[in-house]
Amino acid sequence: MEISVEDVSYTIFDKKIINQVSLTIHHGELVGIIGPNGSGKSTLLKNMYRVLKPDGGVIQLDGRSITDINTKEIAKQLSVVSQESSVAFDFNVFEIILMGRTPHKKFLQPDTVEDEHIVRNALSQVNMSEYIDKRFTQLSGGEKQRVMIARAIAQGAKVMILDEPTNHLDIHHQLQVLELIRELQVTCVAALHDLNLAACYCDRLYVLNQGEIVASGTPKQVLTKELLKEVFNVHVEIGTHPVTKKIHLFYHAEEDA
Ligand SMILES: Nc1ncnc2c1ncn2[C@@H]1O[C@H](COP(=O)(O)OP(=O)(O)OP(=O)(O)O)[C@@H](O)[C@H]1O
Repeated sequence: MEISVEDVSYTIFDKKIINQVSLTIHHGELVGIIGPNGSGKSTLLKNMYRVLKPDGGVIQLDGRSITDINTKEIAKQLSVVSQESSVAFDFNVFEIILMGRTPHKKFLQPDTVEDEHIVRNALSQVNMSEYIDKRFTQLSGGEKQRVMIARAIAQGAKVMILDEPTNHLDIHHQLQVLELIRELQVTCVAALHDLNLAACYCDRLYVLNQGEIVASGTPKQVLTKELLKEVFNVHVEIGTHPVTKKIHLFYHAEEDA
């Protein structure tokens, strides 16, 4: 499944937060959205998962505008892991992940053995099996993040939208989550701050600056010294990771150069 954004703009209080953004994430791709704080990454993603309504442009799933698809159908096709993973009630981990199965059910249809199997399997994929009965509100930030990823997996959607999925995670779990997302082979768009992780795991990147896409392409094409200075205001040397052979950024203060 493909998700595309065409000429999307979004304004808050007369300020254009997103300005005529266009991008496409093809079937099975993992695409990173990178950009400095406040560049509009979360706002763009919120438009893509329909929490915000763009004031111009169109967002399509496989060529169908998301405004023409009903909420249940959208929930089957699209899962979201956002930075705000608060829940209204004190559910346990099992119940939270089970909610991911809701779009696949008819009204009041009871949970099945298969649902339970899917939930347990998703939990084990994020290394959280022993947390199944724990209260969600009592988990650490990183544990909550992994539960929300498990819920997205249990949802079985073909498109995943992740807003800073590695936020809160220790380095082991950052790598584990991105490996897992790769293995799932879903169409995935993720806002990422860690540019080396983005370079390692993403097929392509879009760079957002002040609400506009200023560069796109493979990590190697996009992450140039010039762009990093201009957009992120950092000095960088660009090398190759000795194991992954992906490009690797070495940041430094200007006076070190
Ligand atoms: N509800 C709101 N009201 C007013 N301004 C907002 C609102 N939401 C976002 N903004 C502004 O829009 C801009 C983009 O915010 P957004 O959260 O999309 O950026 P971001 O790239 O995700 O940032 P970060 O990397 O810090 O998470 C910021 O200047 C922010 O202050």
